[in-house]
This record gives sequence, structure tokens and C-alpha cells, in this order.
Amino acid sequence: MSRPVMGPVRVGLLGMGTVGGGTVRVLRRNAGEIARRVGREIVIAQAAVRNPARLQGLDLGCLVTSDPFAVVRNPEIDVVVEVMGGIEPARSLILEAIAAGKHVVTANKALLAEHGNVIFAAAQEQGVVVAFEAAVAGGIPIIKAIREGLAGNRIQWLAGIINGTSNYILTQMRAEAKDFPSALAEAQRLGYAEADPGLDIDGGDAAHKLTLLASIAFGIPVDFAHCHVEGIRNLDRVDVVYAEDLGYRIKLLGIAKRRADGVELRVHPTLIPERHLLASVEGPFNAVLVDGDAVGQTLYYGRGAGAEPTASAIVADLVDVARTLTADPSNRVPHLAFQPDCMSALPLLPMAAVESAYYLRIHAHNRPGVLAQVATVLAEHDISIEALVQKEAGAAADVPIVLLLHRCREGDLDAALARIQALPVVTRPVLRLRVEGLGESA
Ligand SMILES: NC(=O)C1=CN([C@@H]2O[C@H](COP(=O)(O)OP(=O)(O)OC[C@H]3O[C@@H](n4cnc5c(N)ncnc54)[C@H](O)[C@@H]3O)[C@@H](O)[C@H]2O)C=CC1
Ligand SMILES: N[C@@H](CC=O)C(=O)O
Ligand code: NA
Repeated sequence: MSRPVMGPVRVGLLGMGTVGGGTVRVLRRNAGEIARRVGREIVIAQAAVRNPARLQGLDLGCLVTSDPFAVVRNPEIDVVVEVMGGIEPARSLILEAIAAGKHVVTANKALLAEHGNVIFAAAQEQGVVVAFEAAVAGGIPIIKAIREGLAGNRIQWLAGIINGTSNYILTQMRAEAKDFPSALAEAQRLGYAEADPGLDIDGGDAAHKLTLLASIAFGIPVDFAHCHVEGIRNLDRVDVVYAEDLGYRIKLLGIAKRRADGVELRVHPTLIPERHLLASVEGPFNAVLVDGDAVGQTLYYGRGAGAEPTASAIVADLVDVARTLTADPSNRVPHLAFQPDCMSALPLLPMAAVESAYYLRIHAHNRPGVLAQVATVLAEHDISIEALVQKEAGAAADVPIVLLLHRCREGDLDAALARIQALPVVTRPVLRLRVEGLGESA
């Protein structure tokens, strides 16, 4: 049977930076392959570029404007691709595109984590798609995997390395013996870091992505405000070395766990056993481990950042949108994987309710009896010590004591830590890291 000939899908591109440039290249290079998949061409009909004069002779083969609203208001555009980043004007542009009945593809995890509920509700109302595969773990098709591939499962938990910059820094500190500032400078030079690298090293970027993952895994509204966020800024190379001595690697993990009483949603540096698959994810790579009741554990690995890996996800979303342009909106895959009127009201739990094992680095005066004081406080809170590392102090006045603690409630540890911190022998803020086995015994 012959197929009706349809004109191209016309895309309006907002932003021509790293991801925008990659999207133009991939769409062009693979145009024939994409048309074979979709049954029609996907072309960029108009692009908004902040400074068109700086395109330096690069022929985009389309209308170019410096006004992104002109793209959104162009009646010839079917799909808007937002790869400018930031909250405004991206938020207003996307809402206006939706109101005009246009589909949207975006890589903007910050915007969706903070304003996703409003944006997805508006899209639902208008019967258009807001696709966001590029927003989480770049080129890894993790949204597709969870929302569609694992749709038969009750997902129990997921854990991921979802910030390439932090993972690159931790790898450099461990494998190349680099200190934190020079590893960060290198990550920036290589283009992994956000414009504001604070979003990477303080955990905000990973938390944006984790918030979106938790929504599609558990069918809960997007709730970035209640995600616990801790980055790697306060880590020292000594922690990486101590962790290694103890048989662990430190990774910045995003963890989302469904419990009977609520959902744990937390981003923090975490010690994981060095034999665990996630421990060997190095450099700027990302990996997400998902545990479903039917399938068990599945692991997704690949490049979480960079021009073409991220463009791979943008173009895949464009293909998806192009394929569903003529479909009845009520038959589309829901934005957050579950029907909007079937979202769960499970609360996000405070960290005090989380149970974990812990790593502590305590600096104290080099005197007899210090360890006994610390151990007594822990014992009074029913917290037991699994391992202890104390290097030869020599003549040093201040010596780090590193402890691995058995699993306990974080609220109990908080109470014990307040007392340990107040001991006159303790000289600096105590560093506390969580230790997770991720399905294996920690
Ligand atoms: N770079 C990466 O590896 C990844 C980036 N993302 C997300 O993709 C988005 C874009 O990131 P990048 O391409 O790396 O940023 P970028 O800074 O390289 O590019 C953004 C571009 O948008 C342009 N722009 C900003 N405001 C504009 C305006 N009002 N009018 C016209 N142009 C405007 C800028 O001039 C710049 O060329 C962000 O939301 C980012 O978080 C997501 C996954 C990976
Ligand atoms: N800065 C981010 C880029 C992709 O999302 C990262 O390092 O992962
Ligand atoms: Na992705």
C-alpha cells in the first residue's frame, strides 16, 4: 500500500550553543536515516540565535532571528526545540508555544524540575507533547526506558550518576591524584560543566534530573523543593583515599526510593562498594540503575553530556513527536508516565527518616581517650562502628579519625553528631558521607 506523501515536520530552534549546534549537525548528517524512520523529513525552518552576526558564515539553511518569540509565533513551525537553558525567557517561550498548539522538545532540566507541573498541565490541556529525553542523562534514553520499557513494573528505587562534571572531578581526584580545584578547572575546560559550575559541584543539576526521574518512576508530581541536595564541594582527596582503603569509591549519586510511608529523594556523595558496577563508571559518563519488581535491576550507561550525545536525545524526541503528530492526544504516552489524574500523593520524606550506613571524618586533638569519647556518644544513640581508620599521627596536633558506621536512622546520627561536634577535643566540622550497597550488602 502506498503511503500518502506528507510535507516535512518544521522545527523552530531556540538557542545555538553546544546542544543547538549538535542538533543541527545530527539532523543534517542523518537526514536520510531519520526520514526513513519517520516517513517524512524533519527540517529546521527557523532558528533564534542570540547574535546572528556570530554565526560566522555558518549556513543554517533556514530563517535566522535574534528574537526567540518570533520563532514561537511563526505559524509555519510545528515543533519548538528549546536549548537556550535558564528559567526565563525559556519558561515563557515554552508556555507560549504550548498555547499556540506547538509541540516542544527541551533539554532544560532546571526549568522542568522547578516548573514542570505547570508546563505539563498546560501541554496536557492543549493536547501537545513536551518531550525531555535530553534533560536527564543526556544521550542515555533513560526517560524512554522508564516511561515505556519498564511500564510493566512497580519501580522500587533508582540510583544514578547523573552529573558528568562531578564524576569527572571524583575520577581525577582518585585516579590521577588531582586536587579538587584543578579537576574542576579541567572539567570546565572540557565543556562538561554548567555555565554556573555551582550547579554541578553543589548537586543542583543532579537534583533537577533526579526530581524528573522520580516523577516518571513513581508517578508523583515534580517536587524539586523537597529533594535533599548535597554536592561534592566539601570533599577532600583524603576522603577518596580513605574510601579506597576501606574498599569503596565515592560517587555523587541521585537516589530515589519508594517506601510505604513516602519517597526518599536525595542527592549526595556516597560511598559504594568498589566491586559494584556503578563504581567503575568513570569520567564524564553517566549511569542509572533502576530496580523494578518484575525485571529486577537494569543499568543504563553512556554519555550524559556533550553536543552530539545530547543532540541524539533531542532528535529522538523529534522523531517521537513527528510520529505522533497525527495521533489522538489521549493515546499518547503521558508526560510523567502515569495518567495525570492518577498521580500518587506519597510525600517526600525528610532526611531524618532515611536509613543508611555512614562514613565519618572527625578531626580531633591528638590525645589519648578521644576515640573512646566519640564511641561512647555513638553507643548512647545505639549506633555501632563497623570499621576505623586512624593513620599514624606522629607529632601532628590534629589527627583525622575515619569511622564506618553500621546502618542507622539519620535522625539518630544527627543527634549523635551534634554531641560529637560539641566535644572540646573536636577541632573541625565533622564530615559525614552516606554508604550504600545499592542492592548488595554495603
Ligand atoms: N551541554 C550539555 O552537555 C547539556 C546541556 N543540557 C541543557 O541544554 C540547554 C542548553 O545547554 P548548552 O547548549 O550547553 O548551553 P550553551 O550556553 O552552549 O547554549 C545556549 C545558547 O542559547 C543562546 N541563548 C540564550 N538566551 C537566548 C535568547 N534569549 N535568544 C537567543 N539565544 C539565546 C545562547 O547565546 C547560547 O548560544 C541547557 O538547558 C542545559 O542545561 C542538557 C544536557 C546536556
Ligand atoms: N553539567 C552537566 C551537563 C549535562 O547535563 C553535567 O556535568 O552532567
Ligand atoms: Na536522556
